[in-house]
Amino acid sequence: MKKKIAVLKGDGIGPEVVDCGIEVLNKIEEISNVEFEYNFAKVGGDAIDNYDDPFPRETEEICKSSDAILLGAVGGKKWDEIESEKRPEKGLLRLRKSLEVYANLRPCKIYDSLKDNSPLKPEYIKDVDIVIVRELMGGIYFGKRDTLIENGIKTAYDEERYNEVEIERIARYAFEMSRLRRKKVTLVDKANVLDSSKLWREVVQKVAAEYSDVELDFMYVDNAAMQLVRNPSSFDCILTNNIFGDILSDEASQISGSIGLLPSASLGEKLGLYEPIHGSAPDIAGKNLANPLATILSCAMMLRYSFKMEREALIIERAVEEVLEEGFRTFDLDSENYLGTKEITREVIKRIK
Ligand SMILES: NC(=O)C1=CN([C@@H]2O[C@H](COP(=O)(O)OP(=O)(O)OC[C@H]3O[C@@H](n4cnc5c(N)ncnc54)[C@H](O)[C@@H]3O)[C@@H](O)[C@H]2O)C=CC1
Ligand SMILES: CC(C)CC(=O)C(=O)O
Ligand SMILES: [Mg+2]
Repeated sequence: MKKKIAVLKGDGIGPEVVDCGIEVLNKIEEISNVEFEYNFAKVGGDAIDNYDDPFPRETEEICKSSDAILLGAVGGKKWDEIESEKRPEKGLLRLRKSLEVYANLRPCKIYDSLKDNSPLKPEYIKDVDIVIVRELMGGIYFGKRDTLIENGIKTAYDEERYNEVEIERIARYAFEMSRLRRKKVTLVDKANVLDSSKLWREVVQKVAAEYSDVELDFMYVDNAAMQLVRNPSSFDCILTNNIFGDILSDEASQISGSIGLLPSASLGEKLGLYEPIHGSAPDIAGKNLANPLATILSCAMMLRYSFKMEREALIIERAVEEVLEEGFRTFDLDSENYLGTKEITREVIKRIK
């Protein structure tokens, strides 16, 4: 079986962590009946430097002729002054839109071996196993925006807009996902003030009627931000919009111990895009300090969702768990006693059999 993977390393720590992901996939080739063909393409600042465009047509074509896409991260100070529409991050948004990946799954669990480091109350982190189901193709990141002068005052706005179709398809995704888990969906919104959130509640309630076996509850996002650190075990599937999912997933990463541990899969009806939830971390780029486990776990999600290789996905996830159980740490988890990006990847690979 041959699988084509488009590889978009991006900026900052993107290339370092993606290289680790590829090494792990190479190891999977050795223990499995699969062959990966990597097709490299540029995105973000890297693409701006080469094509004057953060998401060039060539990259789009390479992605669309592949079976799955692996991405690092984009952005960095070098490109911060570029006008809004041409920034690296807009390249990533265009990529997601072009691939029509509307469902961004961001699982967050707490590893037994990292519980001792947690600042959270021990009784509340016994069984943290959450998946954030974030809408990825709509909302404020894609809404109408403008910067203008109003009565001599500079003004800017970004519009949060959703329609029923967009909400219904992500809601279905969350309910289906919850059936594979603990059958609980929490819709996180701000329906006490936002009309867009009110529409989310209306549509999600309609969809819920078809899933009577799944418990549905509602929570305002400010409360959800608090409950995530107060009592994270109370969540199963968090269903939410683009911006709330973005913010809450970074917050949730601290339950696990580091943003360097959280993977993601972005799915739709066609191709899957796999990337760690973190950004390009310019502060640690090029120093062999980045935690590659989020990217490695994203590769496991690729095997699970795009290639239906559940056994191999579990092997990678188990290898990561073992590395942590055996006390190996990256700089973000223990700044005194740590392995580098490449070295911890070697430890993971040793345990893939
Ligand atoms: N998906 C993407 O490509 C994203 C891109 N960005 C972009 O990345 C750049 C930096 O943004 P920040 O807000 O600083 O977010 P960030 O996620 O890059 O970094 C936040 C903090 O977490 C640390 N961190 C992130 N990933 C890590 C890893 N794998 N191992 C260890 N530590 C890690 C960083 O060192 C930093 O202290 C910006 O240009 C931003 O726009 C931000 C978020 C997502
Ligand atoms: C361009 C941003 C929306 C990327 C980001 O922060 C994310 O998807 O987590
Ligand atoms: Mg984010």
